Amino acid sequence: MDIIFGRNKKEQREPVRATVTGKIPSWLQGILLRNGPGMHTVGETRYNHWFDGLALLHSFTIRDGEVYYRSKYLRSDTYNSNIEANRIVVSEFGTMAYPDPCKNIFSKAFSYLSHTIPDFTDNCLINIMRCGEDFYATTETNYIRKINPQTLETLEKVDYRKYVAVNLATSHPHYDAAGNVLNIGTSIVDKGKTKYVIFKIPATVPGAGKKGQKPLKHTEVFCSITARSLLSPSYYHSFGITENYIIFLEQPFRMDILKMATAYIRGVSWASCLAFHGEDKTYIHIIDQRTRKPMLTKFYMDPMVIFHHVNAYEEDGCLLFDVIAYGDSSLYQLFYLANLNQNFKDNSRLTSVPTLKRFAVPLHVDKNAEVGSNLIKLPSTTARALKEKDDQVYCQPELLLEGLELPRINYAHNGKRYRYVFAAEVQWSPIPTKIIKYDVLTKSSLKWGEEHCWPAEPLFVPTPGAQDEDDGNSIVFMSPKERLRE
Ligand SMILES: CC1=C(/C=C/C(C)=C/C=C/C(C)=C/C=O)C(C)(C)CCC1
Ligand SMILES: [Fe+2]
Repeated sequence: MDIIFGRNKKEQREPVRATVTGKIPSWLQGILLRNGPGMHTVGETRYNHWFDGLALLHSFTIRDGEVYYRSKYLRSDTYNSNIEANRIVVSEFGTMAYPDPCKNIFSKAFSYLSHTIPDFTDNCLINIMRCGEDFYATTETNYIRKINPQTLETLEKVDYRKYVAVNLATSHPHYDAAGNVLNIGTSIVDKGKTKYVIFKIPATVPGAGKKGQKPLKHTEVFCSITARSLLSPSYYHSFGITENYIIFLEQPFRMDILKMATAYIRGVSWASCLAFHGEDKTYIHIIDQRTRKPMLTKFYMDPMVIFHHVNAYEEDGCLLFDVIAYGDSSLYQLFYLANLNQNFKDNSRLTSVPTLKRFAVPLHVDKNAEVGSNLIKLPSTTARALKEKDDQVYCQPELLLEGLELPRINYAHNGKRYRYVFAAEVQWSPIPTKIIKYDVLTKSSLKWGEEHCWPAEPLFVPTPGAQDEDDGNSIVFMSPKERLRE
């Protein structure tokens, strides 16, 4: 079998009209923006990991039942330096790279603070974030790149650190009804105190439109949480939100800062500085949005790895949150291109299946409750929260469904009671073949798949004026399977 994941894609700069089978509803109009790795080799050099590839932006313009597709590589500084040198000169998640010895573009690459934190990549390949009227390509470092959503042109490079002290930030921010952005990042070097910082970027600012009046300039710190281990903060990819609370899971999948500080000299990748500590716990931080303070009770759950929060909501004095959980960090291992391209079948088996789990946290813990008692009395879930001594509460999930990833919901229900999860079906292999609509109430699912089709993350678009949560359409970006099988 030939290369499956690691093939370089050509840009489609001029919009090309797609063949539409079936009928696209007339109300479905707009631009669907997608992002992801597109170039995996530069000159003779090759990235090691699928999450390293140079960002390729895609757009699907849907108008009057027709679809036009175009794509363009993000002209990040990383992209430009690599292309100019005709080799990979900027390090990514799974590939440590060294600048061209003749042109030391990284002479200032290392800034010495309390630890050595190298300058990270601006290869923003993971997601697209909307910030007021602006769109940004994002990754998980301190850099985001503004893009033109119409032309996919790359615009300015924004360093989060100019506005808020974070070295890393998620690619999955939340948005409130007014479009304000809420995100979380990790501050590694701020006076030696490693902390998680929740920050808010307003959708609009006074004098918007005037030169220099950017929402980002008005970024404010919402709350910060000191990391349990200053030298090994948790890695996280998303977080949860309800009407009044924020849920942050400090999982035992951690980054070793000392290892990161010496990675460059040792010639190892950032990925090698991340490790899952199966002997540890996952701490649940609940932040009250009204007081901007974390709850004092120490909630925890078993060690696990969570990339995607699905949704969360409040019900009768409890906070419920649904996540896709793994028993280990094998997902990252699996996306090494060497694993994906050789003996694909043997190498691409996840050692733990992504599972939709529901957790329940009591918002008021009765100090006098008996040790060992279950504090969750909700008839709607079997999730438990067991009172322990020293104000600790151990949360055990309800297992909802196995074998799904890339979850999306009708975002109008974000933080509120909801019924439907739209996701890609993945069992032991990372290649999804179907999309699922899962009903968390009846616990039943509907599946859709077609031969020779490989779906990406499904996005739910509600019908204008919809009453029902599932009144709308799911849009999925498909790759013909033959391309994968060549
Ligand atoms: C470059 C870089 C990083 C990149 C992480 C990436 C690119 C993660 C992608 C995750 C995805 C796509 C998860 C899906 O579930 C780190 C480790 C944050 C920190 C060091 C520098
Ligand atoms: Fe994600």
